[in-house]
Amino acid sequence: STFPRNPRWKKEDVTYRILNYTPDMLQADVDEAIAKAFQLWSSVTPLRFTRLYSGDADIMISFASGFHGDFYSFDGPGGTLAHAYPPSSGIGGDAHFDEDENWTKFTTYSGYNLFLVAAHELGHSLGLGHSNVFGALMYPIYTAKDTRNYRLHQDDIDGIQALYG
Ligand SMILES: O=C1CC=C(NS(=O)(=O)c2ccc(-c3ccccc3)cc2)CC1=O
Ligand SMILES: [Ca+2]
Ligand SMILES: [Zn+2]
Repeated sequence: STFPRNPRWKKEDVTYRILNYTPDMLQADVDEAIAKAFQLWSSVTPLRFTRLYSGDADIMISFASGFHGDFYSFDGPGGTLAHAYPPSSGIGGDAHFDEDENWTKFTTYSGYNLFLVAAHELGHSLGLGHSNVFGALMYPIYTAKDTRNYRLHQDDIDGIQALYG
């Protein structure tokens, strides 16, 4: 579905930085999950994502548990898995992942697939809200899916192209 032009990045070159890592996964697997999540969105928009290794990036990605310095403390295992802020300066665009979850690169029922959750949260970081279409990435309910050749749902493409098309 199309969205009104919510807050969006006013540029095509958006930077990101991975501030820390979860002990649940190999760092290379975290890097790959995040990079693939960005690729989903860049493949259907003019957006280009550049990874920074220091300094202030538009989208700062971190793992944290409980209170972690913003108004939305995490809640231990289960419940909230992650949250992300819509585009703006400062905390805008940032994505936080609850370290009390079990993060994995696999599609298992004993943990959460980091690529899938990151792809959803980065949708928010780019300005998307939730979709009411079951099966869309931006649908508010997480369902474990085979992510090997994951493709965006048309509703996700329509939503992001309404913002950046
Ligand atoms: O907008 C919100 C507010 C509530 C949230 N709850 S959550 O952390 O349990 C969560 C729920 C579903 C997802 C998700 C949905 C579809 C695909 C992948 C992940 C991610 C996080 C997270 C979120 O993104
Ligand atoms: Ca949690
Ligand atoms: Zn969401």
